[in-house]
Amino acid sequence: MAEPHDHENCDHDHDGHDHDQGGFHPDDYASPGKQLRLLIEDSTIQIPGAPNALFARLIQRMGYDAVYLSGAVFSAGVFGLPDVGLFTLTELAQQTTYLTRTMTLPVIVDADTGFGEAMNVERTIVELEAAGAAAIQLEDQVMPKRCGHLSGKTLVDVEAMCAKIRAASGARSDPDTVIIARTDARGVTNIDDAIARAHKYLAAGADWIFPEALATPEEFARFAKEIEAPLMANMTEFGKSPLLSLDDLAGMGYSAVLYPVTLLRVAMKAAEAALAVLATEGSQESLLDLMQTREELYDLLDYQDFEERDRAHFGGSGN
Ligand SMILES: C[C@](O)(C(=O)O)[C@H](CC(=O)O)C(=O)O
Repeated sequence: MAEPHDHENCDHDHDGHDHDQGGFHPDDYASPGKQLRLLIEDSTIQIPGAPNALFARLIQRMGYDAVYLSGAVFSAGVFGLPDVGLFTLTELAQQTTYLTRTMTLPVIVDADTGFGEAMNVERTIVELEAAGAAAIQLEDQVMPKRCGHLSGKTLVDVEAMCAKIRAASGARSDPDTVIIARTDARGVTNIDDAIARAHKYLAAGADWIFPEALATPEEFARFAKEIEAPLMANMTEFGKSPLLSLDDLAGMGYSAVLYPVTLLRVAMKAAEAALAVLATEGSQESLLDLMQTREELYDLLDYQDFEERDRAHFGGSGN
């Protein structure tokens, strides 16, 4: 992870180019997928899940390299629903657009089981790529899917998942859009099956592999040793996997590390505590130091930019 971005030095235009670098050069353009592929060439990247566009802006401001659109966080945070595959492709594409319009980091989109069979997956890729996704993740569970860290999951046949992956890689309009195949096999059959499936998913055209719910550090190490492809580790809390450090996972050879629900969990606990204080104290005074200030919020939103544009070009008077 880079240092938190200095706001003054982070003045990107719509294409993610720095204004102070002499304008747009066609050769500079890297698609979202290409940006993501380049990032993991340099180092192992940390990818927090963004509950909404404002969090995505904060993730960028704090110097992270990419954002995760988590199905669990989207289900819970936007709809108040469990992560069992209840939102639609249209809703997910809309959320992807909210994230990709508000900041320039590549977004990895959790498309769960792909919204149907292989034919449906083609449409899923078209819609999510059009919404600006850098990577699209598909998993090998049957519907209704479960959180990867719960028991009671069921896998689809390897061939059915391979067909989805072939459909996904064929449906991309940008060959750099990253197709991530997640296997839930470790929690259903065993680690050998997870490794065997990963080999088949790569042969079917997956670019990265996401081994879900590995149970020990040794399993993480073994998976990385046996699979020669970029790997994404899921460091979700309170699940079946140990919480390994970035250094440990980088040392094993993982390319990306997900923290899908971390920000939602922290924000929810903070909200719960704040609601209790408000009720018992009858005032929010004692919470002020814990709050993002008005100034900080406006800074994150580039509020002043909007006012300046309004004043300069649209006849607004500002405040
Ligand atoms: C990665 C995941 O699919 C997600 O939706 O973010 C979840 C995260 C979680 O529920 O902790 C998962 O199944 O691991």
